[in-house]
Formats: sequence, C-alpha cells, structure tokens
Amino acid sequence: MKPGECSLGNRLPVGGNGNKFEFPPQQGEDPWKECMDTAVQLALRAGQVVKKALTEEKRVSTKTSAVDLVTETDHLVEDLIISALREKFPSHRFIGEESTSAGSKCVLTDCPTWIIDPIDGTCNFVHRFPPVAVSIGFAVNRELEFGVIYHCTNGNMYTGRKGHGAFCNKERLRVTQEKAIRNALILTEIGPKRDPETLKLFLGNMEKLLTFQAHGIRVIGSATLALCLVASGAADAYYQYGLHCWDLAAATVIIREAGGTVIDTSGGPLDLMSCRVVAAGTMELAQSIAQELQTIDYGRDDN
Ligand SMILES: O=P([O-])([O-])O[C@@H]1[C@@H](O)[C@H](O)[C@@H](O)[C@H](O)[C@@H]1O
Ligand SMILES: [Mg+2]
Ligand SMILES: [Mg+2]
Repeated sequence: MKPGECSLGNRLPVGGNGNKFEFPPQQGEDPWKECMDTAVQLALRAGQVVKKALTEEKRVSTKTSAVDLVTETDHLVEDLIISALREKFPSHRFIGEESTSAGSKCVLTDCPTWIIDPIDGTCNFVHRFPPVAVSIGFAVNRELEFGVIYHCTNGNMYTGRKGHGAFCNKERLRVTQEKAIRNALILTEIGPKRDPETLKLFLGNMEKLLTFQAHGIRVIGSATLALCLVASGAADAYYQYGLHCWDLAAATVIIREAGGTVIDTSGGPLDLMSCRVVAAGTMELAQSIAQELQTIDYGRDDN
C-alpha cells in the first residue's frame, strides 16, 4: 500500500482516484458511528486513569521547553487508547501527541485517522489543577468527522459529529452570537515558548484586545476545554499560537456543530497543522480578533 493509500479491509474504496475514501451508499448506514461510540468509551476509560493519577505522585519530564511538561500517565493513556483502536480498526492511522513527540510522523492522509491528546492540560495535571481532558478527534479524507473531549475531573463528556450537532453529556451546545470584541469574554493559552520576544508578542496581543474593552481574557491551562467553553456559550471566543492538531481536532468539530466558526489567525480557513487558531461564536468576532493579532511563529505539526 503506497503512502496515502488505505484499504478498508473488506470494504474497498468505490471509484475515485484510489486514494479518496468513498463508500458505496448503503441505506441507513452511518459509517463512523461505531468509531465515535468507541471513542466515547475509550475517553471515559482513559479519563478514569487520569483522574486517579491526578492525586498521586508523578514523574515529570519536559519536552520543547521547561514548561512543556509530560508524565508517565500521558504515555500510558496514549498507549491505552491507540492500542485499543489499532486492535479494532487495524487499517486506520493514528496521530498522538506523545507518539509525535517521540518521533512519529505527524501527517494527515485520506485514511481514517485518529488525532489524540491523551492528557490536555498536563501542566494542570502535574499541579492537580482541575481542568484536565482526554481529547480524541477523527478525520477521513482530511475532513474532521467527529470529536470527543472528556473533562477528567468534572465528568463532562463533550461530543460533536459532523452534521449531528454538539453536546455536553445530553445537553445540546450552542455558541453565543456576540460580534464585538468590546463585549466579549475571550479565552487563550500561553503556549510553551517563554523567550522575551514571544512573551512580548503574547502580552501585546492580550493588551490589544483589552484596549478594545474586551470584558475579560481567561487562561485555564487546557486548549480543548477552553474551546469546549466557547462551544457551550460560556465564552465568546478563543485564540492561540502554540497549540497542536491534537488540541484542535476534536474541539473544532464540537465548536462547528455548536454553530461556531474556527479559522486561521490570518482570517483564512483553519489549517489544522499550523499551530494557531481563532474560534468564536460568530465569524464577525473571529475576524475582528484575527485582524488585531500579531503572529507568534510556532512552526507546523507536519514539518
Ligand atoms: O501539552 P498539553 O497539556 O496536551 O496541551 C497544552 C495546551 O492545552 C495548551 O493550550 C498549550 O498552551 C500548552 O502548551 C500545551 O500544549
Ligand atoms: Mg497533551
Ligand atoms: Mg494539549
């Protein structure tokens, strides 16, 4: 099988260029429902492991900087999730935060691909600060199909499936309709770089939005949970430089299915691998924020 090609086991793609994933239309079939149900069960199972480990002693290491933390639980949970999925869906592909950090290629092809952050908010996890999540996203033909984000300490299960809405547990999620920075509650995250130039740009972006009389800016330590708060209407927008595809994949589906928009900081379409994002309940607010931001270069996940 050549890179980018993938087989469905007993289901071969129909027509197309052999690389695209097309299913024969089958009445009532919902090709990815089984995958999403599996993701929810795995997020719950992984979330219990994280919750138990939160209060225990941890061995902490660092990755790209002194504040970019990782623990043995991040690795254990990612291995748990990927091994269970690989057993059930052997033809699928996987992008995991810790596998990527260990050298695996971070490449999105047309194949069904799972995009996993085993612990989002590892710094919070190390400090026993509650916002900690397991995030599982899923894409086919490079299109995000569904996202599952489990809040490990309060038990909220956020789900979103393309064309089927977004939920927190059983409650439907809807974004706000706020269009102006001056009335908005905005969330962001700091990212792992702490050099003086980056800090100047990060604080400058915050200062710019505050001079536009934003009601407030909040940093909670978990990009995925902050994006879920936008999807639930508890905040109006989110922006960040320095997050990754595994922070974005699941949450992007959830926000879109809650009626929100997720775009690039340039104001153009979202580029999942670009390590940057603006998300909001309305396109007007997303664009207003994007045009005020100074870019902080974090490279790309797929480089
Ligand atoms: O590493 P992790 O805890 O999964 O994810 C974290 C993100 O949620 C956060 O937005 C970012 O600022 C941190 O640098 C880190 O990437
Ligand atoms: Mg993580
Ligand atoms: Mg993360």
